[in-house]
Amino acid sequence: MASPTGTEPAVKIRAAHKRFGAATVLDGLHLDIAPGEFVALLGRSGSGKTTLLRAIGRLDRLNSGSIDAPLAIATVFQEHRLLPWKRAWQNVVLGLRGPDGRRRAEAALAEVGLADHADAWPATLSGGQGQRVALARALVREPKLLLLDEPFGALDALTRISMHRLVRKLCAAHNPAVLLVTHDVDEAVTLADRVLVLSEGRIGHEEVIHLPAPRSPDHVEFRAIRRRLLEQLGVDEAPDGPVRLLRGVS
Ligand SMILES: Nc1ncnc2c1ncn2[C@@H]1O[C@H](COP(=O)(O)OP(=O)(O)OP(=O)(O)O)[C@@H](O)[C@H]1O
Repeated sequence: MASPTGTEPAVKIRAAHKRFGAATVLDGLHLDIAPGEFVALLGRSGSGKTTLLRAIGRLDRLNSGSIDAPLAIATVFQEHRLLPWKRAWQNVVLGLRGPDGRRRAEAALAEVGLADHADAWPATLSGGQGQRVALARALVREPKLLLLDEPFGALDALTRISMHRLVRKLCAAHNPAVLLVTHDVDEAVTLADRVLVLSEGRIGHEEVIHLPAPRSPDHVEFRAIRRRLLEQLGVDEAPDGPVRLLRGVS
């Protein structure tokens, strides 16, 4: 599916096929993501979202088709994946060269609101704080593409809302292309420029979101988009509150 901006895409996927044994997971998928564009990917459990992210992140190979993606990719997962024997700041700049690691880490930690946690051990951080450090670690690398694999899935609702604000702020400042995998339909509509639904191995549906900021589920158009997405996902709308797709439903 073409990117709406007409510029050379940051990510260009053509006819992606991926099989595991006899099961076809990606079945001729096309996708462009423009530089700086924020794309959210929804899909039922087992539809291939993580498979697609892993292929884009060069963690796994396609059986056929092609993916052009930048070399500068950073990924944030559902768990923070910090090394427990390194302090927060050391985790942020792990593997980076240069003498001013501490200073760069502190600047990145300040950006995510953790200026005074530079020396903290990962085990002493809350879930939300751990994800903030993971975001700092991703952004200090100035990625052209940020892959977010359900980064807020394990957080409570209030923490998730503050993480949404933070991610919006960070993306405005650093402007990477973003691909967010989420089970949370409202999260997708709140954050993304474009929401895609993965089904039967392809992008089966697309919503371009033009809602003004701050986006709210109280907005009638927000609810209309949510309804269309849920219909595509084959999920009945909950009577109220944010709608998350249950893991294990396929
Ligand atoms: N390494 C693997 N070996 C065999 N099958 C796999 C492997 N990785 C994924 N699969 C299968 O591919 C399909 C897609 O898995 P994937 O994890 O991409 O789905 P998903 O949409 O991310 O699911 P969820 O929303 O539950 O995280 C599933 O049927 C899964 O069992």
